[in-house]
Amino acid sequence: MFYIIHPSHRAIAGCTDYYLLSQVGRPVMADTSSKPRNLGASLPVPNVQDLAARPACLDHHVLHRYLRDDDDAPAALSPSSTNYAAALAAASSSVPVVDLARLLDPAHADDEAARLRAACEDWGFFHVVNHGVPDEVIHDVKEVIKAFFQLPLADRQALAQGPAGVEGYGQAFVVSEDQKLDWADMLFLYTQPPEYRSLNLWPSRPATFRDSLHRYSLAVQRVATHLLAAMARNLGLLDHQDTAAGNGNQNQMTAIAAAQAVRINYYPPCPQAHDRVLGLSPHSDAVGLTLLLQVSPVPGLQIRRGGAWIPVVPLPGALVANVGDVIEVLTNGRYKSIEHRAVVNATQERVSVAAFHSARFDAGTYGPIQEIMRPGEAPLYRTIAVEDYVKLVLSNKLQGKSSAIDAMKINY
Ligand SMILES: O=C(O)CCC(=O)C(=O)O
Ligand SMILES: [Fe+2]
Repeated sequence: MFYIIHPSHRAIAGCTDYYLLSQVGRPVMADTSSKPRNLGASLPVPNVQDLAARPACLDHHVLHRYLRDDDDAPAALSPSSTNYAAALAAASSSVPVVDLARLLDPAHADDEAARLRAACEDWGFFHVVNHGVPDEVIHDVKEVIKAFFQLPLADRQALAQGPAGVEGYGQAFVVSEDQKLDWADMLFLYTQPPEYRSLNLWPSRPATFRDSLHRYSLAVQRVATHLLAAMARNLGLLDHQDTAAGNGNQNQMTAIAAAQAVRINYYPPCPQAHDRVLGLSPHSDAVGLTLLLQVSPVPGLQIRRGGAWIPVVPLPGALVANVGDVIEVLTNGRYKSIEHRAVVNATQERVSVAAFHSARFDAGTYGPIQEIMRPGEAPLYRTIAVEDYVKLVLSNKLQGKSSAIDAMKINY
């Protein structure tokens, strides 16, 4: 789940714009900044880590807001369920693996590019191994994230999302009292380009948090750039001689590595009802390319495939990549943005870090890339300014929709 809308908390806290918060569903763009702002309101919800730590408070009344209907509950995948056979069949061919070192090595690049193409066309999800993010960068970012979630609640709450925003510590959009809640908290931060950062919402404890996240963010952005350049070559947008980092050679695919936000998801264990709550509701990512780091080896990510939910079991040392809605639009549907969700564990917490890549908010348009369209091929999606796409995503979120891509589809 990703919101590319930048909530300018300072402006909102300053109250000049506060009255606009009541206009839920009417996002307003800042005219003085290249960063879009989200002025839609999300309802306050309890801190889940805190709830989970105080089981005595978890009476039915509280838990009720998290309990899913049978069709949506993770238990729908239990061995006795009818979905189970379909899930097993779908999982039997497992999530593909792409080796970035091979992709960058001229001796193996063509083979690996073919694997990447198949992964994008058939799965929309793949593991990335040999991604080049140094071990110590991954180790450090994991450590500071674990340390952040061990801070007392009040210290974490000091970075709370403003009443109207998604950046900071809190939860995804909650638009109605009836909406089922996710069994998770998150810390959502803009990371690239550096001028998009709201450093006041970046933890200052542990003391190395900011530096570790900065180094991780840069290294992961490099992975995104390489993968997008390889996708661009597969689509015929770049020559094979062009180095993956693109020798300055930008195109609509590589441009979607320019902006990055991270969503750090914390899923507490739920011994009371782990098979009836969801850590993260089904959604597709509204961005270009997502790269996910699983901080602990506890599995939880599931993707919808063949009508069933199948698990993506973490591969040690790998990142999980997924095609977002924007890539589906740019490729006119050749690469699919797949719905996914996160389930929670009965006894163990789970932490993940999703790095979402997209174009700069003030840059160009999103729409099917002209150069890849075959003669006579009809565009399946509209072309709109990146800024308008951001508004569209926001207004869809405020209507409680899990994805904005339907609003981009052209109905012939
Ligand atoms: O925690 C996970 O595995 C999934 C996270 C995710 O899908 C997201 O943050 O958009
Ligand atoms: Fe996601």
